[in-house]
This record gives sequence, C-alpha cells and structure tokens, in this order.
Amino acid sequence: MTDSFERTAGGAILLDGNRLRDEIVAQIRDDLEGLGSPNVCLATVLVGGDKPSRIYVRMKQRKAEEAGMRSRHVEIPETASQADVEAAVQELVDDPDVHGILVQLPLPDGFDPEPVLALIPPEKDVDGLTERSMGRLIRGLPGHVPCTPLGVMRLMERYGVETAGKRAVVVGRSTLVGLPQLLLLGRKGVDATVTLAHSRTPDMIEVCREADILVAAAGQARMITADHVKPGAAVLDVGVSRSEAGIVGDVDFDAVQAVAGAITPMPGGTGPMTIGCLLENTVAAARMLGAIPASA
Ligand SMILES: Nc1nc2c(c(=O)[nH]1)N[C@@H](CN(C=O)c1ccc(C(=O)N[C@@H](CCC(=O)O)C(=O)O)cc1)CN2
Repeated sequence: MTDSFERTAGGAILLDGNRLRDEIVAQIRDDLEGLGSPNVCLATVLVGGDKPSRIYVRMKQRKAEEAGMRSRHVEIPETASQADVEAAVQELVDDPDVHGILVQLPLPDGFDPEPVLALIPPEKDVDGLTERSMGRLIRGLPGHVPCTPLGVMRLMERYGVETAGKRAVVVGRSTLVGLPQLLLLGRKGVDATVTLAHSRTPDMIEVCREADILVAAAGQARMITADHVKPGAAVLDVGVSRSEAGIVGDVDFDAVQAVAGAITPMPGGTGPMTIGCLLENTVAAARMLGAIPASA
C-alpha cells in the first residue's frame, strides 16, 4: 500500500469515500464543462415514502447537479399500482433526453421490482442491477456495473490496496452488493481469490481471518470484530443498520481499526462511493447514447 494517507488512531489507512466521491464529482464537472456542458440527465424514481430512500435519492440528485448534470425526479405514491410504476419508468426509457434511470430500492411491499427493472435498457441502467447488466458482468461484456461494489473497487484502487494474488472474503450474498462484489474481485486483472461467506457459513471468524481483503455486506450491525480480521487486512464496510444512536455498519470500527491495515469509516466510506460511481455510470451512459463524443 502507498503511504501518506490519513490514518486511524490504530494506524490503519482511512479509506475516505467522501473525499474520493468529491474528487469524482469535481472531475466530472470539469470534463462536462470542457465539452461545452452537454445535456447529461439522471432520472430517479422513488416509490412510496421510505425515509432513508428519500434521503438517498436527494443525495443522488444533489451530487448529479454539483457534477454539472441535469436530474429528473419522478415520485410515485405507495397507493399507485404496479402498472403506474411501470408506465412511469417506460416514459423515461422512451425519453431521448434521459440518459440514466435509477429506481430506488427496495420498492414498498406489494410491488414487484423485476418487471420494473426489466424495462430499463442496458445503456440507461446506470445502477447495473437489471438482469441484462448482471448477465453482462458475468459474461465479461461491457456494461454498467452495480455502484456499491464498484465503489469498493475504486476505493481500493485509489488507496493502493493490492488485489492480485490476495485472498478476499465477501460476507453477504445480496444481488445489490455481495454477488457482484464476488465477480469484481475475481475478475481478470483484479485477480483476487474470493470466498463468499453468509449467514449459514460455519466458522465465520476463521473464514474472515483468512482475508487480506474483507468486504462486510451482511447488514448485521458490528458483526465484524477484531477477532475476524487478519492483522494488516483491508476492511470495507458496506452494511448499514440504523439505530437510535445513528448509522451503524457491519464492522466494529473502533476495535477493527487497531488491527486492520486499511478501513472504511461508516458513515463516509462506501456509501458516498455508491453515488460517485452512479455519476460515473451516468456519464458513460450519455456517451453510449451519443450525448457525449465517444472519444471524450
Ligand atoms: N437503486 C438502488 N437502490 C439502493 C442502492 C443502490 O445502489 N441502488 N443502494 C442502497 C442505498 N444507497 C443508494 O441508493 C445509498 C446508501 C448510502 C449512501 C450514503 O452515502 N450514506 C452515507 C450516510 C447517509 C446518511 O446520513 O443516511 C454514508 O455512508 O456516509 C448512499 C447511497 C440501497 N438502495
């Protein structure tokens, strides 16, 4: 790992997602200004009134605007029908001025996300979560990659965490994070040897302690303790639990930072990177759709 980065009290490199997200936003803003500020538009769809989802969507819109993009927002009440949601998404699919479409997940109970996501063509699927984008990821074809696991990769790259020949353990098997993370870590050129651990994994501590890179994405507050971590390992926390005391990750930061070689804070680690990568995917979408010159 390269030195001269900010470190925790215990000496681990702080994998600062806010900082890298801000660098990404500034870079996109400069690039778009250099191209004469073309129309690049991210559309967000929020169904129902879930408070965290509303916060995430607002953050996405705000950062998109800071990056010099347009943002379009469609809000659909929980009383609407599945057909209403599908019609709203179809309208965005058909609109040539919209380059990226993001349906905030989870949808409220009673809505099926699959037919909604299936409407989004791969070029506009800036979340990378549709069947076709996931299939492309598995097949190694070009396409948008899910933002949170991509953000984990970008953080490791930015802070010089080596992956080739290293052992990686991903805890959690969600389609949003765990499964695509597994694929990204094992990709040619990244070349980690990856283990997927989950709620039915026996000997979780021993499995995690083998990891040079540990990605915690189980949604179990502070489940990763110092005992789970090999000294010097990079630990990336993707889990989010909300408590009276605020946001809590899957990693017991205070204990683990004393053992790890590098660690994400929570908040301020992988969450902001989800948004940074979403914006990068949106620029790539605009390029695929011809709104930005291919060579830029
Ligand atoms: N369609 C999608 N839905 C969801 C995704 C997603 O990638 N696509 N991921 C999560 C939520 N999410 C983005 O939507 C997200 C979560 C957290 C953050 C973030 O920056 N968190 C901050 C803390 C913010 C707070 O105060 O609440 C941090 O970690 O520092 C951004 C995006 C589920 N749904």
